[in-house]
Amino acid sequence: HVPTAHTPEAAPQLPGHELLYSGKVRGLYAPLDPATGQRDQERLLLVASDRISAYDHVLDTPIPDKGSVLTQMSLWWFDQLADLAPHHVISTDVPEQVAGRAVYVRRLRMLPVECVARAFLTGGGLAEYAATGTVSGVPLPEGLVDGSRLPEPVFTPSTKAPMGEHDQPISFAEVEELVGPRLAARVRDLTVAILQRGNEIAADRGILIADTKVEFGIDPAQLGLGDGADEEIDWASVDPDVVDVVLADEVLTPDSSRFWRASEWAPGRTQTSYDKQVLRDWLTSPASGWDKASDTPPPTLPDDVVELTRARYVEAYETLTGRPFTAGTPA
Ligand SMILES: CCOC(=O)Cn1cc(-c2ncnc(N)c2C#N)cn1
Repeated sequence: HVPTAHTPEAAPQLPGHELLYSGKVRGLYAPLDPATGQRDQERLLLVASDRISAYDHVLDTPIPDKGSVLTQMSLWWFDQLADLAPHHVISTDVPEQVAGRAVYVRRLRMLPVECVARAFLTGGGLAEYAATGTVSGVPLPEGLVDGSRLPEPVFTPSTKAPMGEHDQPISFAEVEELVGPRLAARVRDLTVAILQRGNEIAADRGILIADTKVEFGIDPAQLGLGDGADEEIDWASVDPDVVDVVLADEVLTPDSSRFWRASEWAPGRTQTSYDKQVLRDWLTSPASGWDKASDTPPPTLPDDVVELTRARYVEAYETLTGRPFTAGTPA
């Protein structure tokens, strides 16, 4: 199997589609009506590239099949979580250039909140805890260390920073100001429940999900908006018991979450990343000749690092889902 690497500049041109947003490793497109050339107002195409980021850099070496593995994993999670929340996926019948690594999704109005939950304390949450004894305003027990399991998952939301900037942590009170108390409570409860469920399932497969970021949206029609409308939404007026709060974006992937091997978990030190440790170790080893403190881009990856990293993504998918990974074809 000679994997082909999809190395778009994060987002390739796609016939019949217009690129709307290009993230570090993904792109969001609007399908164009072949007759009129107008954008389809009800669907979007969410495309995952084979690119990988590390230390805030997007590497110039793609990981073959990464986009496909993460897309398939997200689709699997949407099914596992269907009793907790409806999702935005319409179809995996996508253009052959992006087969297996793209999905048509319902076009929603997205809530302006990055919904993060943490089941284990590390990274930015640990830093905040070390300074304040709390995370996102939530008091935590004393004596927690890097990698400590939290008594229960904590909602630690962020703002949606402009492209390329870091999301800023915000308190629950600020989420209430952004989207009103009812939607704030609903997305908090859903985000925590999703991570809780994710860890229940992953634990049986020897995987710990330390934290995750999800995004929610609402169907414009349920907001009384036309499809094309993009006027300001008064989120506080939305009743989550009346509308559907839809789980969108990607869910519980190694790009949106921290995956750790349960067998390697040891609170008190940095945990090894299930998917990115091989990459990180090489980048920070003399072999790479790279200094992550310099603002120079990381070097091209050697073939063995690429293949080992690809194998980690495939292993994570097959371990979690119990299904063999088949490149390029939707599960
Ligand atoms: C470049 C990649 O960035 C993103 O996918 C983040 N994002 C998602 C949307 C979105 N917007 C309307 N409807 C949706 N179903 C979605 C989704 N998913 C916008 N940005």
